[in-house]
Amino acid sequence: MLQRVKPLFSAFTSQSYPRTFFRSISIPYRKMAGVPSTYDAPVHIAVIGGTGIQSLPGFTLAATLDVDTPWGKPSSPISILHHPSPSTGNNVPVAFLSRHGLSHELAPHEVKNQANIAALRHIGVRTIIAFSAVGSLQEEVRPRDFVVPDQIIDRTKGIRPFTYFEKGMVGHVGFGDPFDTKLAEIVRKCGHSLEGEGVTLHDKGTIICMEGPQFSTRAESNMYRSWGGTVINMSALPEAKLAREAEIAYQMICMATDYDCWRGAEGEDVNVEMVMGHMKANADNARRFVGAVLNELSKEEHAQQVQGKHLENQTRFAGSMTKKEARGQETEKKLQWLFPGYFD
Ligand SMILES: CSC[C@H]1O[C@H](OP(=O)(O)O)[C@H](O)[C@@H]1O
Ligand SMILES: Nc1ncnc2[nH]cnc12
Repeated sequence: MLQRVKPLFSAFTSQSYPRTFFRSISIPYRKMAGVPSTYDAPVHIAVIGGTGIQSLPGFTLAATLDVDTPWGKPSSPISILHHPSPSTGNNVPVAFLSRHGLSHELAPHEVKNQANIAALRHIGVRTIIAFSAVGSLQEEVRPRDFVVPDQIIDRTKGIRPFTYFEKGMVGHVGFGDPFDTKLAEIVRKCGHSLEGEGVTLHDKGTIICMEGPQFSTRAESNMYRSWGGTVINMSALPEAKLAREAEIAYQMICMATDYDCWRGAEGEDVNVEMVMGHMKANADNARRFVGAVLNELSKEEHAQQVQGKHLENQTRFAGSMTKKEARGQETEKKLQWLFPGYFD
């Protein structure tokens, strides 16, 4: 069923994005004449690009949405890209959002996680593929290898807003498996299909999500290894937690860019040049990986999964603990925007 998106935005959408936006950055999309600032159908799939992936080239740009949410504006405008489904030939809309902003101006602790996830849910997104540049904590995960992680250890410091349930609305969602297990299977299958073409994939792994923005000390890096950490980044949380609260199936694809600093004399410690160098050198593989996942997700057989049917209503129950009369009204209003009808 098609749904007009524009009226939904009206309460929180400011003016359309300035035309100069496209001149200030080089987005290699095939542009449609006069890129619209609204999109008239729900968009179920999103890609969040991280370090080194500020755009997804090769797709047709169908719209650029400047969404405003009760948690503020997202890290970047949301590009709606048309992805031609290889099975049906129909265009499947995919939302793309740049985690650190269009010019990498947001540090990990400044990323607009609440607004990002809220804006994506608001336009219909129920499946997110999130990309991240990570340090490797294990010898066998070499720079440029991909990892589809299945666990996260939280080493953020509580300074990032990490929940939609606060200030008079209490909610607790399960997070035992921080990634969506079915989505993970699809992503792994796609990654393996590219193996031998320059892609090496590790099927599992524990992400240590640290606060940053400074990299770890050697003692910390060794401690994370002793904890069983596979890779380290600064972005998995609270992104994954908020996606879970928002009933969005979420899977991160990690690309190793360095060996952090645990190898000591055996190797150079991580630095930004190293991260960006590997990211740039392997960007084609990263994009091919994402493209393969989008091809697969566009298939009719995954429609229920992509629309997050298995997650529907989880948060309605998880977030209904606080009695109506005791609720913080401001939070209640925000949550009603995010989950229309859930907390009436
Ligand atoms: C530039 S190195 C540290 C930076 O890279 C990763 O970013 P992202 O996860 O968005 O790809 C890491 O999490 C840090 O934010
Ligand atoms: N060594 C590292 N530590 C944290 N985040 C990273 N992103 C890429 N490499 C990293």
